[in-house]
Amino acid sequence: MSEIKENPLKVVDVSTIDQTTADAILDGFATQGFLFVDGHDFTQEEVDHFFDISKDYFTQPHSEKIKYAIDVDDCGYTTYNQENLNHETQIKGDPKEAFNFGKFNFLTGDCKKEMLPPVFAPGTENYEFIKKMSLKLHALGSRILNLLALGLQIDEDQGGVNWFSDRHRADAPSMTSMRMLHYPSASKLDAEQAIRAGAHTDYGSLTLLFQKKGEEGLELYEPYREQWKTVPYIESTSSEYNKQGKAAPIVVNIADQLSFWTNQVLKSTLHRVVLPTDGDRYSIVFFFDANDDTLLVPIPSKIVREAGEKGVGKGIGLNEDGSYINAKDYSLKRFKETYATGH
Ligand SMILES: O=C(O)CCC(=O)C(=O)O
Ligand SMILES: [Fe+2]
Repeated sequence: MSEIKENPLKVVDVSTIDQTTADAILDGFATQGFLFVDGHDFTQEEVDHFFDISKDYFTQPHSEKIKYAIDVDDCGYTTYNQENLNHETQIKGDPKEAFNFGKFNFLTGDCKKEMLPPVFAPGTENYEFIKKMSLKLHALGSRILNLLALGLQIDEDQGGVNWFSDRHRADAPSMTSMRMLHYPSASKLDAEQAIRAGAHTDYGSLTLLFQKKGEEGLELYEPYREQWKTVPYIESTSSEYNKQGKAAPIVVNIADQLSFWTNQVLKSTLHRVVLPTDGDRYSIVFFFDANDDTLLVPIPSKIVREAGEKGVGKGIGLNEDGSYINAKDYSLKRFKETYATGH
């Protein structure tokens, strides 16, 4: 019998938007900064297909992949050791490769086309599938943001439940990206490479993550216990969802911008990916960012104001001159620090 890993995270069913669900979401994000979302509308077939496409892509020769290397818009391929998520402790970059889709138009699902290799190019079934997945991820991310707005009791006269989604509009540009990741097995790495992705926080608003059964390795840091905890792969406990062929619950975490924006009521938790004894890991991540020009000024919510009055989060998310930073500039700043080669 395989070992059953304890799940340290809340599982929240987001199929209904109501106060109870909103409070559960807020609680998970205000304590651990991570939770599992169930009651989404991804099928297991879709998620399996997504991973099949990803594997086919990474199986190509290196010479093919680097033809579409990452560009100034953060679209394209990044190779092994190119990205270093923790400069303080890691000398070499992360032993992983990735492909980023970016510059999305979420009215249509289109992304920047120039950086797409033939396997993903417009006109292919893959391109249409990726469009569909990015629209569904945008919709799920927006739903979670609406629940968060309800949980935070954002002032009605300021937009209430729609406050966040008005700043993650489908028709306005953002740094949102969708990323396929591949971490090769330990046997292919140098012995000193013990970490797959260095400890870091994410840059945007929310991160949504698909992982595969048997390929765990993601860990989050619990500061109050000074402990790293495994984020396991879990199945839905709803027999109804399983009967309907729904995919397993999706990992969702708060990133820096939402934390700044809420005087740190929402926690942007440190996380990393560790190396098991063997086996590859594939993950697919949606980094959901606010529209480019959104200023990260504390949001109009009683809960956030009260945290601010206690001095929580004071001085974070500011430019050097003390003005509030906008969503795009913050992400760009973090990208610059992350890429060992700089771009
Ligand atoms: O692959 C994973 O599970 C997580 C990757 C991650 O945290 C990131 O790319 O920001
Ligand atoms: Fe991350």
